[in-house]
Amino acid sequence: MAEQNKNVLVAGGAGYIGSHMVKKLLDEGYHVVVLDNLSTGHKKAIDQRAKFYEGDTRDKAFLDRVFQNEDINTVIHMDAFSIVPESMKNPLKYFDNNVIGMIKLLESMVDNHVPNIVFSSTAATFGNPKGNRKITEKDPQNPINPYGESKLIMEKIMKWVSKANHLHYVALRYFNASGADASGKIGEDHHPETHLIPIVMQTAYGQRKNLQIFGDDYDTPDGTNVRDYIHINDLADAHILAMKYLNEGHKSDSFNLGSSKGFSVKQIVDTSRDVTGKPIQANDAPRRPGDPDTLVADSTKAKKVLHWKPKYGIHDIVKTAWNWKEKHPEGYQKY
Ligand SMILES: NC(=O)c1ccc[n+]([C@@H]2O[C@H](COP(=O)([O-])OP(=O)(O)OC[C@H]3O[C@@H](n4cnc5c(N)ncnc54)[C@H](O)[C@@H]3O)[C@@H](O)[C@H]2O)c1
Ligand SMILES: O=c1ccn([C@@H]2O[C@H](COP(=O)(O)OP(=O)(O)O[C@H]3O[C@H](CO)[C@H](O)[C@H](O)[C@H]3O)[C@@H](O)[C@H]2O)c(=O)[nH]1
Repeated sequence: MAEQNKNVLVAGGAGYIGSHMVKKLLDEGYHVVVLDNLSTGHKKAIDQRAKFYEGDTRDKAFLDRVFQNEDINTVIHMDAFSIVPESMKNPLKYFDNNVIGMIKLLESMVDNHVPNIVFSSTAATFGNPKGNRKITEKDPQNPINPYGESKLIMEKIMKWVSKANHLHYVALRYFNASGADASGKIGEDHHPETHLIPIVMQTAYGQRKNLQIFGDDYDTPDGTNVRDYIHINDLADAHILAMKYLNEGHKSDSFNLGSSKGFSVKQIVDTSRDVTGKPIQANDAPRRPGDPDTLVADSTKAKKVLHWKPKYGIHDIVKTAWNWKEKHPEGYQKY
């Protein structure tokens, strides 16, 4: 790959997935610039080898400065708000940050002739698919929460801007990003934490007395929601393949990224009991608004077209999340 093609901007590089993306890119010899407003991310999560610009994606003048200082070939657009229940309570927060951020970023990319974008989209754009089939890229996208809607709008904006300009994209629709780097140096740390696996880890570690299982009357085998948990380093690999795909001149496209295996909330708790050796108290609680019954990916297209090979299974995911918890029980706070 030409040297210039190795210049990457990770927008949201101080976040959970972004920090893993940055480390992987640097380990593979890319030149990495990070942009983040630290609204949910952590400065300490950013690899020291990367160059960091603190600022907001909705600030076009700031973006122009970054692109004028740095010769960027690909933007990995991970900065967004992404908590389903919060988006149900405060939809405008999501449309403002996510949609305006996308518009400003694309404006600045076009003005500064940055050719490629790899966008973090989500399974939440598919809503609550009927039946228990795995979700392919051809499935209808009908979001049932404002977060998913904001990401679908972002996908559509990106598609139209790409058609009208010299701009190429890959949209990667992740299912449930989870686990941590095996080094134990970076991991998931949100305040408040809402994601299932880190909450299960907090319970195993004794930081919570119990966790709540939100709903046991869904249309799933044990009544609890089924999700497809995919290790963040497998996601990071997919981005590197997507960048190569774009640099080889292939057409803009979208891909679903998951393990293609579904696990219920109860199965995640059971697996975590096995891995940690801790009892992990889980209580039944009412449904959480905005949750679809089942989301499981069909990732055949990413495997075929991008040559993506996810390596981690659910045990590795829980093991690496537990390793991060044991090494940094307070996350980045007492790092
Ligand atoms: N976590 C998942 O399971 C999951 C699944 C599918 C898609 N995604 C998407 O992946 C991306 C990363 O998710 P994450 O779990 O790492 O979230 P995160 O909150 O840990 O990371 C997001 C980062 O973006 C930054 N940010 C947010 N708004 C910004 C703005 N306006 N300007 C500059 N920086 C801003 C935050 O400070 C943070 O560092 C998001 O776009 C999310 O929608 C996540
Ligand atoms: O304390 C908890 C936390 C979660 N859950 C359940 O666990 C499942 C997973 O919930 P998470 O909050 O961990 O993740 P979501 O499925 O809501 O959403 C995640 O995955 C989506 C893609 O599938 C999105 O992209 C989103 O950004 C990301 O947060 C859900 O059924 C939820 O109801 C519980 O039962 N108890």
